[in-house]
Formats: sequence, C-alpha cells, structure tokens
Amino acid sequence: MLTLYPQPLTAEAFAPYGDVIETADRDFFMINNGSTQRFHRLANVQLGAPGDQGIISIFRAQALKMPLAIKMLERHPLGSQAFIPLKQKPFLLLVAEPGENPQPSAIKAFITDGSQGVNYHRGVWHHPILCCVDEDDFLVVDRQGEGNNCDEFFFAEGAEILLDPGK
Ligand SMILES: NC(=O)N[C@@H](O)C(=O)O
Ligand code: NI
Repeated sequence: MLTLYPQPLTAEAFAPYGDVIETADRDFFMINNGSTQRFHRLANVQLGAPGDQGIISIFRAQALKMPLAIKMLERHPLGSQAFIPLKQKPFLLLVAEPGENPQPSAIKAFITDGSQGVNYHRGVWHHPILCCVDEDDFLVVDRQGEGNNCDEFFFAEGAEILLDPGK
C-alpha cells in the first residue's frame, strides 16, 4: 500500500508540474492611477495548435471521502489547465511529471493554503479536482480546440494507492 500525505504547496516544489498562482512574495506593479497592484503574468495559458482558444469556466466540485483510493490520473496534452479557488479553501493536488504511464512512486501530493491556485502545464499528470469542503467553486482556465485533450491512465488493480490528508 502506498499512502500519499500532502505537503504544503510551494512554487519551487511545484515547478516540475506547473505554476503556483499566488500573490505572497510575488512582484507587482501599480496600475489604475496607483489604486491597484497588478501581479502580472503569474502563469501562461498553454495552447496546442493555431485556432485553439483559452476559455474560462467555473467548476463546482463535491468533496470525496478521505482517505481516498487513487485509481487514475489524467493529462491534457494540448493545453494547460488552471484552477483558482473562489472560496479561499485549501484543495488537494496529485501530480506526476509528463511522460507515458505515470508510476505510483512518481506521484507527489500537495495541499494549497486557500489563497493559492495552480496552473498545470500541458501533459502533466494530475488527479481531477479534489476539494476539501463539501462543495467548492474554482475558476478554471484551460484549452478549447480540436482533438482529444484528456488522456486517462488507470493504475493496475493491485496498485493500492491511498491519499490521506491526515486531518
Ligand atoms: N475533465 C475536466 O474538465 N476536469 C479535469 O480536467 C480536472 O482536472 O478536474
Ligand atoms: Ni484536468
């Protein structure tokens, strides 16, 4: 049995998987006649082909019972996918670096601090959104275009992988 215990999310630790969207310790410049701080270009929207569009959606997620048996990961080969929390609640991340079949030993687990969002880079394996409260809303920025942009990988039956947030 492999048990995954989430570590606090940091931009450095998440760098192999994408960007952390946050304002803490980030550069900004003043706009709007000095009334607004612009934390500019915290992440890029990655698109796969000419004609692709970056789109904005809202995901309303229901919490899954924890500890959770992890059966699969998915990836979006043609574009990035960003999740920005709308209720300032922490949420859980499971990621593995791009490549063919993700190995259980390569999975990293993180928990956000409630203010952080993430932008998965294209091809990064991740678990579908995992919120920590009964119902949570996320602003999602990802790619719309031709072709399949969601590959799913299911772990072997015997691969017992558990996500345990611990509290
Ligand atoms: N399928 C879908 O739009 N959502 C997933 O990509 C996810 O990462 O939650
Ligand atoms: Ni996804």
